[in-house]
Amino acid sequence: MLKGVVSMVGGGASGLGRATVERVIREGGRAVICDLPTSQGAKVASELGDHVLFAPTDVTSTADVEEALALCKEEFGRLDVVVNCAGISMAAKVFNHNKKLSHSLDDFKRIQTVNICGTFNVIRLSAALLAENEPDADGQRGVIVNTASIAAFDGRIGQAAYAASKAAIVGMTLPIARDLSILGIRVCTIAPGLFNTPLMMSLPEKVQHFLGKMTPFPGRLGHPDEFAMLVQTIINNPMMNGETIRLDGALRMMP
Ligand SMILES: CC(=O)CC(=O)SCCNC(=O)CCNC(=O)[C@H](O)C(C)(C)COP(=O)(O)OP(=O)(O)OC[C@H]1O[C@@H](n2cnc3c(N)ncnc32)[C@H](O)[C@@H]1OP(=O)(O)O
Ligand SMILES: NC(=O)C1=CN([C@@H]2O[C@H](COP(=O)(O)OP(=O)(O)OC[C@H]3O[C@@H](n4cnc5c(N)ncnc54)[C@H](O)[C@@H]3O)[C@@H](O)[C@H]2O)C=CC1
Repeated sequence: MLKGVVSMVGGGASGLGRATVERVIREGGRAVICDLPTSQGAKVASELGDHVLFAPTDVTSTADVEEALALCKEEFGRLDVVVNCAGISMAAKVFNHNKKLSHSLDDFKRIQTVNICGTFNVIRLSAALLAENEPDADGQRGVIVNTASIAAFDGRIGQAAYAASKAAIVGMTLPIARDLSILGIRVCTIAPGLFNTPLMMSLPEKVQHFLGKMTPFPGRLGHPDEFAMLVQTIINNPMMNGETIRLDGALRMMP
């Protein structure tokens, strides 16, 4: 159960973030969706009812994230859980010999900015609001869950930018957990394998087909709610802290 839990979900308008919002609501909690103004956030919030609010947010913007936190405090009174799902992907070779084309530096920077800086920005600003909570019997004040990818460990050809961004999220998990431990705020990261979301559907069909068959068991793409189930477990289990957990059906991606 997540009864009474107030959450803020970056990227909550789509895919894994949306599934997380839906689960939080089903389990008795409330959620603020922080997603781009151009996203489906407003529609999703109105579909899910009074316990969900949409804060149009670019997670890389300090002002936007501060506004989202202010909305959360004003409407729901506090914040207990932050889930960072906002992220973007791209694929390009470092140097494509056929096309005589080097990887765009702007694209590389764009991926790092959204995936790394966006995640860090939400963590650094939301920690202040989590820290305002009265500690529970264990001394806990809040939980932060980030989203990396198995590409952090076995990035494929064309994934230098994306894999680097996700490895950074894995890398910051332990030091941030240590940093915030004095406040009783736990930090974990989920490294998903292949999940059936709009992001995955944006890959070329050939790649999707190939990837779908690669997962040893179960031999299918993950359902977004299976990601949300792990978010719930992390929230509920006080010993889970400072760790990155693969959620991938034993998949190790090939080159
Ligand atoms: C979202 C998550 O978090 C989960 C994930 O990570 S899911 C993983 C998603 N990404 C991928 O699987 C791989 C992404 N990479 C690619 O799509 C491609 O490599 C690319 C678009 C970056 C480059 O492809 P391209 O532009 O066709 O490169 P090009 O140099 O013309 O390719 C020539 C040859 O290289 C080889 N090649 C290219 N990409 C390959 C790959 N990923 N694996 C194996 N061989 C590859 C092929 O032999 C290709 O020949 P074909 O014409 O027969 O396909
Ligand atoms: N679907 C998959 O198989 C996997 C996904 N992931 C990661 O999971 C996370 C969620 O991915 P999906 O749900 O699949 O993607 P998605 O594309 O369905 O959802 C991502 C959401 O993030 C939002 N977003 C993007 N940039 C933003 C920004 N600057 N500010 C605020 N919101 C922003 C988008 O508008 C979108 O609603 C991403 O970080 C992705 O890298 C990791 C491994 C596998």
